[in-house]
Amino acid sequence: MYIAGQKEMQQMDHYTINNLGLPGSVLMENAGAKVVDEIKHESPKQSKILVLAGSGNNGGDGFVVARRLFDLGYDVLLCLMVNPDRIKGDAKIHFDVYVNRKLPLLYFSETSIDTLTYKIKQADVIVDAILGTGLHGPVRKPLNEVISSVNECADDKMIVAVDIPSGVSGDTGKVEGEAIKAKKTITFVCPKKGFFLNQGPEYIGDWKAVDISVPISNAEKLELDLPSVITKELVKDSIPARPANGHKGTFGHVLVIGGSSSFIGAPIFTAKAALHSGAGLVTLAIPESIYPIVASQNPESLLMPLPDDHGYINQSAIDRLSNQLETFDTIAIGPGMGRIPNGEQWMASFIRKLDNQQLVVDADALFLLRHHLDNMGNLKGNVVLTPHPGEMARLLNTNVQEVEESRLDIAATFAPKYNLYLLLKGHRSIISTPENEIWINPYGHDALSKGGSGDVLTGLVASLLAQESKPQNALIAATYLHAKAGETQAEKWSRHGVTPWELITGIKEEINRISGD
Ligand SMILES: NC(=O)C1=CN([C@@H]2O[C@H](COP(=O)(O)OP(=O)(O)OC[C@H]3O[C@@H](n4cnc5c(N)ncnc54)[C@H](OP(=O)(O)O)[C@@H]3O)[C@@H](O)[C@H]2O)[C@@H](O)CC1
Ligand SMILES: Nc1ncnc2c1ncn2[C@@H]1O[C@H](COP(=O)(O)OP(=O)(O)O)[C@@H](O)[C@H]1O
Ligand SMILES: [K+]
Repeated sequence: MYIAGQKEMQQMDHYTINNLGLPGSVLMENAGAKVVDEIKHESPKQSKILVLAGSGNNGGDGFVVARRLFDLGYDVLLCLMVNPDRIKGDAKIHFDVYVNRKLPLLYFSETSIDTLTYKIKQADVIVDAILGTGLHGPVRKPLNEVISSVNECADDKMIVAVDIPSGVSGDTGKVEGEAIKAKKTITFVCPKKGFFLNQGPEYIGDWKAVDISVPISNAEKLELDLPSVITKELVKDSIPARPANGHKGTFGHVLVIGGSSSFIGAPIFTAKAALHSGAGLVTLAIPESIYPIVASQNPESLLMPLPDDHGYINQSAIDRLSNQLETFDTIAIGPGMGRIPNGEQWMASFIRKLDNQQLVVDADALFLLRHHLDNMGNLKGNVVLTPHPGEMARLLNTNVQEVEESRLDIAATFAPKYNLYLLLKGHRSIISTPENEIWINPYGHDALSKGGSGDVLTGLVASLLAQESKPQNALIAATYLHAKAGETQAEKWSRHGVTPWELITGIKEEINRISGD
């Protein structure tokens, strides 16, 4: 499923209207009808419904919603937020129908914010059709006051946003002033970029994209380069096939390089996640001083103790590793490794030893790699970087806030620039490829916000790569499985209680679920 911004939505709408010949007023009728379909499933017939409509086409959708809800027998009131002479085009057609039918209508210009607040309090359902993708700048007075009134009374109400919550930018997800905190957003054609960026996720509630007869194939006709959202169906096709007559060699050999005296658990989580998600063999290369603990915790992996300096992997570990590197399909480097002494030099030597192994770089290995990015695209094997926003900021020599504000642009630029695959982690993780394909993961929540979650993800990515997934497929599947595991394990153990161990269990349950569907 594609994700579009404001301009791309306009282009797709215009193409439907001008090239395919379907009038905008029909699209608006379809849009309103689809919103009503959703509301009627969730709202009993006696519900009081207040529809707040603005001056643009989003308001136009609101007129259709109010009329159709009235015809279904709901107790509906439409409140027009602007002067009626500002309504134009398709919205005017539907406004006139509403007025001609003498349906319940309140003009905000003829009432006060107190009266409207009273109506807001009385309603069971509030439909937000104030502003859609045409928003520019912070919501102006008095609409901002109405929005804050709605948010203040929201606790016991269903707040349904039409297309996008008013005040949220469809392009960036930024909220510059007030914005509706929706419980549900019914969006047209495809989700908007802003759903997954900046503050957007805090405002959209549950979202659903509905068809309004704007064909999604318009995106291809218009040669729009749109990101996609990760869906279960996509993941199903991304999980590597598993021939019943396979043997451990069939399913790849993952090498995990990491660990230090302060971070013993991290490489263990990575190795376990790789094994529990189907890798045939996993070797764990760790500093020899932590070997006994790692060995006792991890009998299912092969172990490679590496020469050690005060609890960190040391320079001569390169020789020990390079004798055996050809054995491995995929190498995950970084979890728990720490800032090893002379680490940058170590990293440069390590990269020179690689042949066609695929490489997943995480945690402190990203830090050590930051001055060698230009070389990564020349490696024979695929390279995947999995930074969290802090690590991304260090790679770009910037700060976390700047990364978070421009996640999508950063992902889109970085992967093609360095000819590698990027998984920019966070509340809505973004995957980008050297060919500038982009996917956003809509799943996962704070159950994953715990040390070790990322280590598990690294192991899962490496495992799927070793099982011969294409890198983008491995990243799509891993990101989804990891996030869904967080969600389903939180149902059992609470969002507070999920640890990397539960995540690993959750991932294999998720693989089972998705393979069985
Ligand atoms: N295109 C189609 O065929 C279809 C489109 N559809 C629907 O159209 C929506 C997009 O419609 P749109 O482009 O008319 O913009 P919309 O979001 O209604 O807002 C524009 C109005 O808001 C105002 N305004 C802006 N910023 C403001 C601010 N900060 N504070 C206060 N006011 C502000 C602005 O006023 P201005 O600032 O220009 O004076 C203007 O009056 C889309 O989300 C979907 O719901 C569906 O019906 C399917 C078919
Ligand atoms: N609130 C959240 N919503 C969704 N995903 C989250 C959230 N918090 C953390 N995550 C995910 O958890 C993982 C944390 O990774 P990272 O910060 O590298 O952890 P660590 O280095 O401790 O293992 C990432 O995949 C990230 O996307
Ligand atoms: K809206």
